[in-house]
Amino acid sequence: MYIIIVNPEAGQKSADKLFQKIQKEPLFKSKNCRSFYTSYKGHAEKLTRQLIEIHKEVLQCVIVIGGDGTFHEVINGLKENPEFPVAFIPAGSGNDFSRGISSSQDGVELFRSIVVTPQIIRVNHGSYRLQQSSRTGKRVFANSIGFGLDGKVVEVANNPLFRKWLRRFHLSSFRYIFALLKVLPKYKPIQVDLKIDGRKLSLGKASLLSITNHPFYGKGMKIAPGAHIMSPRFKVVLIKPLKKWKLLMFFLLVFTGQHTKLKEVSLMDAESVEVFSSSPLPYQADGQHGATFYCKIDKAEVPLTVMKG
Ligand SMILES: Nc1ncnc2c1ncn2[C@@H]1O[C@H](COP(=O)(O)OP(=O)(O)OP(=O)(O)O)[C@@H](O)[C@H]1O
Repeated sequence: MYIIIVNPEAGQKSADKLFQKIQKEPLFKSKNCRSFYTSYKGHAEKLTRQLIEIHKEVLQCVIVIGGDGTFHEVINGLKENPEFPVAFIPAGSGNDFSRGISSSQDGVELFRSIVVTPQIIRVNHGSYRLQQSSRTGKRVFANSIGFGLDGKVVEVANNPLFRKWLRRFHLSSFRYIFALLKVLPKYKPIQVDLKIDGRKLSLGKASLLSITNHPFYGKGMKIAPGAHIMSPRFKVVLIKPLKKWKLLMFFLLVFTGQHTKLKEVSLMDAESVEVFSSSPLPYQADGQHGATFYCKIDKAEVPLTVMKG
């Protein structure tokens, strides 16, 4: 049996259109696939937790049809059963996880491969904890966690009114670019203190700090060239304050990975990162935003079992 979790809103409803095609595929019935639509933010996580408890013995894989945000929720729903196989059929607007695992197929073809001839990989994803003293409350992320500018950009990009406005003018594909242009004029660099593998770093101010499992970010920007999803270490990308025009240049260069040539950009390897801030720091994890004073990031204890095409 396979469980398929569909976010009908992902990718301006393209996830729903794709699911309609997959549902017509004879394998959908013969492989005993059961589907569930998400109805609100956080629903995919809740559904995954409940369905795994009920069907654990007969379930082969949880398949996600949606974007990175839906995948983020599903892998967090698997936290109690971290060895359980999961698959991602990209249908969102970003789909960076798909690039991160070098998936060569998509759509119905990918569905067929997952249920007939899956390739199984173990992915070293990340975990993060937002409160210094809390032992619980660990969450996981598939792509990256970022602080500063990208936290703010994602906050704007996720705003329902902003999304609605872009949809009305058929500009949803440029959601992050418009959000960046909106945030940039008023953006002030952040003051963060960092510990990398237990060593304190004095950084002063930074525009952006990103801890990534694989190179891709915000619809294929190659923010961390050299990062690999199977690696036990993260790439830490730190961007010192840049003049506004240089920041725009950065966003042009980042699609090819050439931004690392700018003197304000540095890349480090790390197994564990701690972030401290004296004021609420905007952050994003797989495109889900928030604000925090503290965050501890490690590789997850149990790698994610991913079925891909
Ligand atoms: N029925 C629903 N209505 C509105 N929002 C939903 C619904 N189901 C899930 N969501 C929320 O939609 C948000 C966006 O989903 P998702 O990230 O999968 O798609 P996307 O934004 O199009 O793609 P990407 O993250 O790859 O850019 C998630 O935060 C998720 O919690």
